[in-house]
Amino acid sequence: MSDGTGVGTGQEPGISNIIRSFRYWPRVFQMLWTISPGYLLIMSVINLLQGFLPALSIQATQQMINSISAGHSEMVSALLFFLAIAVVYGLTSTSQNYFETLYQTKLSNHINVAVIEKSTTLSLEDFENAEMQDQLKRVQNESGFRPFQIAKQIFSILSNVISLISISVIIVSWSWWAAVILIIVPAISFFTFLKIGQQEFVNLWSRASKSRSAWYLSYLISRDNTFKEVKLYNLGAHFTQKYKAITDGFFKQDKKLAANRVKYASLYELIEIIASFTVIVLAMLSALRGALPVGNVVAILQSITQIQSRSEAVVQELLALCQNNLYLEQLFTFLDYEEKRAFSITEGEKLHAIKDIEFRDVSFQYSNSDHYALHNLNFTIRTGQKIAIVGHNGSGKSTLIKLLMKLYQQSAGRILVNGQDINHWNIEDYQRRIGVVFQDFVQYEMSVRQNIGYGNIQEIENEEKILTSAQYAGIQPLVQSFPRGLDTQLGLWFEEGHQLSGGQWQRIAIARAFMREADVYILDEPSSFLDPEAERDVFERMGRLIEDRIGIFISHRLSSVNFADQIWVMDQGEIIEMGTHRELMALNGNYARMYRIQAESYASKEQEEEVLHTNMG
Ligand SMILES: Nc1ncnc2c1ncn2[C@@H]1O[C@H](COP(=O)(O)OP(=O)(O)OP(=O)(O)O)[C@@H](O)[C@H]1O
Repeated sequence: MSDGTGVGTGQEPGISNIIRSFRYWPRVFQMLWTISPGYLLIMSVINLLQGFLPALSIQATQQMINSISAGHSEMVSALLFFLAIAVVYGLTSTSQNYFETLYQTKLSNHINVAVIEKSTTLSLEDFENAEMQDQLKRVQNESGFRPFQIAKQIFSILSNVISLISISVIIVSWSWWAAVILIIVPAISFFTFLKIGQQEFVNLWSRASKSRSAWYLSYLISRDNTFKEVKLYNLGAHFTQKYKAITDGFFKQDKKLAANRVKYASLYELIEIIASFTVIVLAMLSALRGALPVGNVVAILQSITQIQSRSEAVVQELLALCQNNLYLEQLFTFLDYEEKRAFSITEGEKLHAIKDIEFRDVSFQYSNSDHYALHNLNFTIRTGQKIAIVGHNGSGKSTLIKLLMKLYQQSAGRILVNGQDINHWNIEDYQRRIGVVFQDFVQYEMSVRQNIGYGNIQEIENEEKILTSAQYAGIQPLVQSFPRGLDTQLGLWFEEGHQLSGGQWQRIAIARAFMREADVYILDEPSSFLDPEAERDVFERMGRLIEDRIGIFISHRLSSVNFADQIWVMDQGEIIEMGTHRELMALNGNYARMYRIQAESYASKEQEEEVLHTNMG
């Protein structure tokens, strides 16, 4: 994730990053301009205008006071001048609010869409990477609104600098060194606060991982699928305590920085008071000597206050600008991130059908793991074959499927599709020709139509196809019993939601897979949700429906898969046995042993039930 800046690499960013981060400005301005050139121009004009208003207002006050002794007509024109400035000020601030609110919404929507778009193009490998998760969290939480803040700060700095220059003219016309004193103190404080600001950024930056943990803890406490266990095991207090420990840690860091900030701020405040007080005393002495009219004295006093507050504002805005720049760096590093894919998914020859898939000496190691999840796999699957994969937990069944779907790139060996290297084909085409029901399939808190139609988004309005897919998955009667048919909302998160059982959700996911005109259908371990009979029904139904395609079934229940043309037994990333149920039983190896254990457990269960039945009878 690195571009050599330190952001996104696990190193902390330094002052040099702040300077380097200004290189993103052309991109920021380009982004700001494309969002709405009109609004941007209007906001520039308003801010420029506002920059001149304080000096004009001081001038007007000076004229008003001096006109008291000058006569009636001077007084009227001074009053009119003062009124005009007040009106312009009122108009510019209300229109500034209006345009800024609209522009901010447009800009943050634009950035959110860009981040979502980027996230959806990441490879599974990248997405599962903890560093990438942190990066995404930082971008989502911290970066999206920064470009607007930068624009606002630049405008504000411009406007304040114009005010400072124009007000300084009033002071300089009386005494140039008084103006120098007033401006130099805040300028010096800038560098101290820059250092503190950078420290604050580093704190926030290094928090991503912990704040992700905090988010996860609050997720565990607040989601319906996790809440049951939290209640049952009485984990609420434990999670709350962990959450509190993280946030208390953040608070301690914040407190330390805030104390540091206050220490320096008080020191600079004191120096500033002394400087401005000296200038005020000198102005009063001039007035006493009769060198300054009263109106001018009032103008100078007002100018001192204005210079103080404006120069402080400029310093604060500059500091915030530097900090925001660092977040920009994260945003653009994320948006520019190039996947670690060793292959392109959009190039390659168009694939019209998958006829066979061959693995030649394929091995695979997860990037965050020190051992191989798959070792030297060799097999060919052809159209019409039904393959069942069985094996203990962690033996590599799901990893094999992910590789077969080209969600990961194998570490060694070759995968061939229709006799050609898989990378020869357009991977999007290839993936489109696979229908899969993952072990942890998604339960979309949306309508039945969306839940099934998402298997083939182009056909989402094709009710006939959706109902046929539902029929294939064995849930058409259920769907038709819903009051609003396909438009019934599923789940509990939204209004009028209809909650399904685990097995019903699974059949919905199977229907989703059937929405595709696929050549390969994969069903990854439905046993968690389906009873043995239902699982066998699902497998056999699917087996019949996809007669002339490839079917891959993963299960822990050996009784469900004995219909398959071939059963593969996996162990520690290898396929250790291959054959039909009969062949494997005759082999009397691992499969036969596992099968007997499971059959015995079913038989003893049956006996127990019989005894229970007789006793109760
Ligand atoms: N994203 C991942 N990152 C690192 N290691 C992983 C990842 N996913 C799986 N593994 C590891 O790879 C090995 C194979 O896991 P896999 O999920 O393929 O097993 P499985 O046979 O499908 O298991 P189960 O029957 O429990 O679903 C395991 O050692 C597992 O810890």
